[in-house]
Amino acid sequence: MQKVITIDGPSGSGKGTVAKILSQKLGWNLLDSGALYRLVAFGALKHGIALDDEPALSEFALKLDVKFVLQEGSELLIPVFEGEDVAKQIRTEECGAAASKVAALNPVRDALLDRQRAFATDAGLIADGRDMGTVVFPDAPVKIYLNASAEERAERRYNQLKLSGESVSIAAILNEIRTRDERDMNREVAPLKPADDAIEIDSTSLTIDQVVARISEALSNVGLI
Ligand SMILES: Nc1ncnc2c1ncn2[C@@H]1O[C@H](COP(=O)(O)OP(=O)(O)O)[C@@H](O)[C@H]1O
Ligand SMILES: Nc1ccn([C@H]2C[C@H](O)[C@@H](COP(=O)(O)OP(=O)(O)O)O2)c(=O)n1
Repeated sequence: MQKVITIDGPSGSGKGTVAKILSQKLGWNLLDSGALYRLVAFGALKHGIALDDEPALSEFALKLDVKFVLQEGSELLIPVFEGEDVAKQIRTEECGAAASKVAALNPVRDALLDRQRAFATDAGLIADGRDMGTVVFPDAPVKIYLNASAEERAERRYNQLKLSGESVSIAAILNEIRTRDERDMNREVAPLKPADDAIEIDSTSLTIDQVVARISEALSNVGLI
């Protein structure tokens, strides 16, 4: 059986957080596919490539110069893009919105496909994104679709951005989340939706530990742990 768990869902549902915990707990690889789309957007803004220039963006995505390196003293993977640690810069709401735009372009998605699949090794993989279970790893034995109300997700994101020193209003974040949901769910290629065989978890009133416990139970049910 392929040792792959996919976790898809909208912004702020908790995918990244639980994916990180599970990867540390199980010792499996972690794929933060959203970071790849954020890096394409970040690089496009840096190099003056228009966010709708399909040929230039897909060529850029194919050659994306990024390494994920383990931060000293912690178990965090840091994206080193064109030689620079950009972990913080790609996390802004501006970069998330730009990522959602470039992610709607099929040639960009195609260009990132092999790079994402290469994360699946014998070591096992937790893959976090929007189309992990539907497109990138359709044979994964455990697929999770993690959701939460837009209001709860906005509040989580607000607290997260406040901690990292970004000054934003909760109303602006809710608006941004709704716009991004709409774009990610209604695009023609690889729209955000649960895979037919996904287990849906609504985390609105669950703690992080409760979500991790539910996913662990699903892994144990199929004999993966
Ligand atoms: N079940 C939960 N309850 C409360 N806060 C949560 C929960 N899951 C995640 N969070 C918090 O919400 C924020 C967004 O989570 P994150 O994992 O980045 O979401 P995503 O990767 O789906 O965008 C983080 O600050 C995280 O600590
Ligand atoms: N597998 C993926 C991952 C992300 N994307 C796009 C759509 C998202 O709005 C952006 C940013 O994704 P990311 O997971 O980093 O965003 P959040 O942390 O959930 O806010 O990238 C995608 O289309 N497919």
